[in-house]
Amino acid sequence: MGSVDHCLAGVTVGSGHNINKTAGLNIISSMPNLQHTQNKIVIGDDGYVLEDVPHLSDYIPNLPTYPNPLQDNPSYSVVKQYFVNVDDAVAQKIVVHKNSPRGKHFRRAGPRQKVYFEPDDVYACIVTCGGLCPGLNTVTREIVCGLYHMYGVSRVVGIDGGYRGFYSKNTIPLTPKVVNDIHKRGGTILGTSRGGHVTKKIVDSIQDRGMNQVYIIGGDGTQRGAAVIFEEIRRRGLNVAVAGIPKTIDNDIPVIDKSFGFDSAVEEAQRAISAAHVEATSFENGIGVVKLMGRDSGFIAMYATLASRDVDCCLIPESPFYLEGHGGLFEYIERRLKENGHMVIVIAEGAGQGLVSESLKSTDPSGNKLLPDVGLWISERIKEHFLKQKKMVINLKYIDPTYMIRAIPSNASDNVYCTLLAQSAVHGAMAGYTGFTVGPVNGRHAYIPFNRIIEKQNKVVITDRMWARLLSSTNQPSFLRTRDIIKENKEEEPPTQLANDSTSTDENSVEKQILC
Ligand SMILES: Nc1ncnc2c1ncn2[C@@H]1O[C@H](COP(=O)(O)OP(=O)(O)OP(=O)(O)O)[C@@H](O)[C@H]1O
Ligand SMILES: O=P(O)(O)OC[C@H]1O[C@](O)(CO)[C@@H](O)[C@@H]1O
Ligand SMILES: [Mg+2]
Repeated sequence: MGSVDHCLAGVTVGSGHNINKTAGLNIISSMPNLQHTQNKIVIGDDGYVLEDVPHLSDYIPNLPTYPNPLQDNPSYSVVKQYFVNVDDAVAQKIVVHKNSPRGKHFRRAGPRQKVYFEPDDVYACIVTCGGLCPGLNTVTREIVCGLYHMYGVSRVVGIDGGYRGFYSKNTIPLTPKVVNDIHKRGGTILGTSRGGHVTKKIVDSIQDRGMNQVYIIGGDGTQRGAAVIFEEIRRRGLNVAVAGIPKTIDNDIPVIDKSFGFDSAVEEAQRAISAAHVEATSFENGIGVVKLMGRDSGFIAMYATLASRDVDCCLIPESPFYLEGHGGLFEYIERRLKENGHMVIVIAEGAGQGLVSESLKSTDPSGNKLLPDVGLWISERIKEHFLKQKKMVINLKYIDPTYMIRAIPSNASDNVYCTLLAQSAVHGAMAGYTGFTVGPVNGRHAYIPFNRIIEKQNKVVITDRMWARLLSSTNQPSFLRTRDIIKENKEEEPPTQLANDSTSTDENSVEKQILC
């Protein structure tokens, strides 16, 4: 197979579709949906597709290149094949069938032999946006240290308080010394915020300050903001690399295996579940209710439940439930109390919103819907049903640890993960890639175009095996009434991933809709 590196001659990026044949590959550039986003798609043999990321040389001609300083770095120069091959790509789909097409791929992350920035010319900035998440400081630390120790870049600053800090605050100087200990702290030393994304002001600030590498750490909203910043930078023809690092405690970013901080949060959630279990087992008909984060995706609740084994019922936004009648929650609670004398319920903050009559009908400054407290609501409904209507003794304790699980420092494995993410982002920007989000796809770090990250949210697929594992672990009802199940479309391919199928990015997963 021929080279699929960004520097292939003859790639035309523009409106409509342009197909060029180079070394047996079709390179298609398209801008189908988004007004400005131009997708770089390379098609090879046997159904091979590379969804490539933009490169500075796509819109700035004759950019000089330099040997990667890592080749003289004593720690790295001994590594065989340290530099990523120009052809290396990461497959999105790893479970394949005989004769099935090779499918979609992303450019593999990692250091390249040539870089597009002289270390002395680099002026990098880092911004953290959206809600908190364990590991934010670790990523910040490792971008600073990666730039400094691997590439000899010493001009790095932090943007104070999220996107609005670009145009309303002074920058925060960052050196390896300044960031040395920050990974041991929760939160973000740079500050964060919601709202305040004014593209023109942000890019003016980047341009006026002469910044040429922008590292943007944040969730789906942040990555949308990063995509807009990248488009404006490209429109102005600036030699500025924009790298996104996905952050979300909800694990709702698609394509990547998992977001950083998620494991730490699940681990911390165990403490709340254990407390709920202790309370529940110590009183007659004790019920412990724990509310966990997860606005639209129930991953934290699902994994915390699976990890704990103390949970009798897990309620998530993707799986509608009902309270009264046959197969409903009240019936299940009564049965469980009779069997065990206690029970623990975990509920994600976005679960059952259709049942909660009170609606706040307001949004946060980023436009995210504000949700009424479903934990409180369900606790009241359970008490009303059993204490008042059934005159049954119950002792319900409601625990809301939502902010506690995201304010902690990252655990050991998240720290390693954050380090790899940061280094992958640094390698990509130094190599001149831009307009990308970095993340692991089937265990290998890859550069993923923004449009793939922002086009949809990652959700628990309740017809996948992971949710089935949960149901069989808790023994809770599925809350699916026969009439609610839409028959599976036989023509659609079944899900192909097994172990991590619920977090999978498998586009062929059959996401069956449940009628309510
Ligand atoms: N469509 C968009 N275009 C430009 N900027 C956006 C867009 N959506 C969100 N942003 C900006 O991104 C920042 C973070 O967004 P948001 O508050 O939704 O958090 P997030 O990045 O999704 O993280 P999380 O949901 O995990 O807390 C905000 O400053 C917001 O203004
Ligand atoms: O109260 P805040 O800071 O807006 O954040 C709450 C939201 O942030 C998240 O943790 C996502 O980062 C959601 O789970 C939650 O709904
Ligand atoms: Mg978000």
